[in-house]
Amino acid sequence: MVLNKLLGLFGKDLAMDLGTANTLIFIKGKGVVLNEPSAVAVQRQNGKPVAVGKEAKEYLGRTNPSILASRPLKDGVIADFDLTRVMIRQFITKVRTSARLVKPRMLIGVPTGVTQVEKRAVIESAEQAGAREIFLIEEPMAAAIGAGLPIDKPQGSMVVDIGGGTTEVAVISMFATAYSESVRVAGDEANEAVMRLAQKKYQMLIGENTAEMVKIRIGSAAPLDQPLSMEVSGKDLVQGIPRTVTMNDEEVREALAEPVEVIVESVRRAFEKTPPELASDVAEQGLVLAGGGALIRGLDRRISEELNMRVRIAEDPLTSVVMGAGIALQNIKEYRRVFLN
Ligand SMILES: Nc1ncnc2c1ncn2[C@@H]1O[C@H](COP(=O)(O)OP(=O)(O)OP(=O)(O)O)[C@@H](O)[C@H]1O
Repeated sequence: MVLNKLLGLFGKDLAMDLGTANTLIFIKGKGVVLNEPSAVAVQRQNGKPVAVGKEAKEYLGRTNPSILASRPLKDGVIADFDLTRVMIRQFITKVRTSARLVKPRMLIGVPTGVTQVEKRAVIESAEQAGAREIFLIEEPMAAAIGAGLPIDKPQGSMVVDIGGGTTEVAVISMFATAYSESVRVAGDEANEAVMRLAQKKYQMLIGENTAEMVKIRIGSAAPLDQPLSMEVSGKDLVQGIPRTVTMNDEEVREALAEPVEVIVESVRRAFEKTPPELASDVAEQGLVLAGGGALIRGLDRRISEELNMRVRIAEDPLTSVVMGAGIALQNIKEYRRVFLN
């Protein structure tokens, strides 16, 4: 007890966006101190960490058999418990040196609708990685706070958080979620769509990182004013030798049509299911896109045109969740009520 109290004195508060694609850490009084891919590499034999974050992502699909490189989260939740724990611990170690963290209190963003088992897995991973007390917050709630939406007001605000594993739509009013849905289609599915395009049209295998690069550089959800193209390298499916082809924005847009449609439909459903007063608030105020997927070219325009609605992209969509969680942690008295536990 005494020890805990003592540690508490030195401990700092930390907010974490433990995402399928990226993990971000915010430290009270310091801001965002870590922003890296959710990836880890360990030695197969003894589980010892070899790399984490950016470095580990580069290992994906490139390591020798003695090293296991992985993205331990899938669809917004923990797919590999052991590797997630190692990854969180490595990240905390990274920021600890700069922030003198001792057994921090942690607020972690999780997708809406995660199961009890999934929540337990997040909490246990954080505990074993050294956290003293762990709170959870729904990602869209955190994203809405981070994007500066007036969630404390008796007025409907809509946020659409498009991450790597999940797209989360929520309507929030007076600190409470009036409607929310999480669909397991987001940036990762878009990458897979590009991989399928390479396979079907060009009989070429490309890696996940290459597919992501294609999506980011020339992907879109609506026709562009200027055509875009790029050279894409992979391996010939039949001959097994390296090849390079040129892809253009039109074929990539077609490939992305399916995941984009799922995202647009999830927003449409949210309007259908939101009570009329709140829905008209959203119509008046416009909705906000957050998460890395908000940056898919033309997605804001596409949603705006299909739903006849004003759409704004959050100022820094990739950090909305962690910034919102950080704000909630810094003003814990006011925001304690939005925590899940
Ligand atoms: N400029 C861009 N254009 C299109 N997609 C992008 C861009 N930048 C990042 N992304 C995509 O955004 C996704 C990552 O977003 P984000 O970091 O918000 O997700 P996450 O929080 O890790 O995932 P989740 O919320 O599902 O757990 C990736 O799929 C990435 O490819």
